[in-house]
Amino acid sequence: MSKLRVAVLGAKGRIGSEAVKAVEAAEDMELVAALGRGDSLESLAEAGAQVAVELTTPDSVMDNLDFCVRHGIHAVVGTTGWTEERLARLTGWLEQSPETGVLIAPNFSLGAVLTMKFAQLAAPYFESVEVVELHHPNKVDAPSGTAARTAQLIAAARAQAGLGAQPDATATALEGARGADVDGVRVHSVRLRGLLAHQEVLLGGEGETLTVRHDSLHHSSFMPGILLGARRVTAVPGLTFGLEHFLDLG
Ligand SMILES: NC(=O)C1=CN([C@@H]2O[C@H](COP(=O)(O)OP(=O)(O)OC[C@H]3O[C@@H](n4cnc5c(N)ncnc54)[C@H](OP(=O)(O)O)[C@@H]3O)[C@@H](O)[C@H]2O)C=CC1
Ligand SMILES: O=C(O)C1=N[C@H](C(=O)O)C[C@H](O)C1
Repeated sequence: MSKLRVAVLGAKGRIGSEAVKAVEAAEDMELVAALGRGDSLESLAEAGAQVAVELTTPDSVMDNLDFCVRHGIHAVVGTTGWTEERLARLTGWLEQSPETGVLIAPNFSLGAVLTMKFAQLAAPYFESVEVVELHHPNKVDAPSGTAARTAQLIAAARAQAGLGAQPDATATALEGARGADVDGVRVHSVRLRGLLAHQEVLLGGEGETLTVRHDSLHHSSFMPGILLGARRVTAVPGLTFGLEHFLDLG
């Protein structure tokens, strides 16, 4: 059987360099291109890439995806910075290339995907919920894409259950003390040397709290999700947001 022809964009970065090794080690894949900033995207087409693994930066991801979709190259995207406007633009491009698939995964690690699922499940049963994400200090964005997505899922689950605004009597606060407001859910970002990628979802009700915590201790935690995404995305045209759609989570 022929191998899946995979390219990595952002190949010299923290996660991209790990993805290069993972693709090289996968028996059913061939690494056909490994691009850094400034490298020509034309080499993707010349190398016959079927799937591009996009692990660059929020300022580069849209141009890269524009190129991939126009050339019918499927994409597995871990890069953050997704807004409604960006998603709408990408969806428009995909409509012009109806056989191409793009997976955007806010987090490729199984534990993080499950954290989001557990938070969504628990959200209707607790009056209060806040998200704390903790990352290495070289991370360029805050809050993390995972935390933003987690908060959106929690907010949707609360709304569906008919829950109103959370209790919070804060009358005065230093700016930032209560974190960012993502759809009515507070998100707090910690940047600390020694950490990689961690998240806690704190839920509180009368007389009890529930904490869901996930820790990515090494970039290897993201690799099974990236490889799974690359294997599956070629058969799923259009935009898929979230690795959970490629997993059988019940
Ligand atoms: N979804 C997930 O599970 C995960 C997502 N991420 C996300 O992935 C992204 C990258 O993270 P990280 O590896 O830590 O960041 P790094 O800064 O270490 O890596 C990004 C790399 O992309 C390169 N780059 C920038 N623009 C381009 C371009 N146009 N073409 C090719 N390469 C380019 C950068 O080059 P230069 O240094 O010259 O700018 C850099 O080498 C972030 O958005 C992060 O949040 C990270 C881990 C897991
Ligand atoms: O930059 C990182 O490191 C990570 N970025 C992603 C995010 O913003 O959620 C995924 C993971 O948290 C690691």
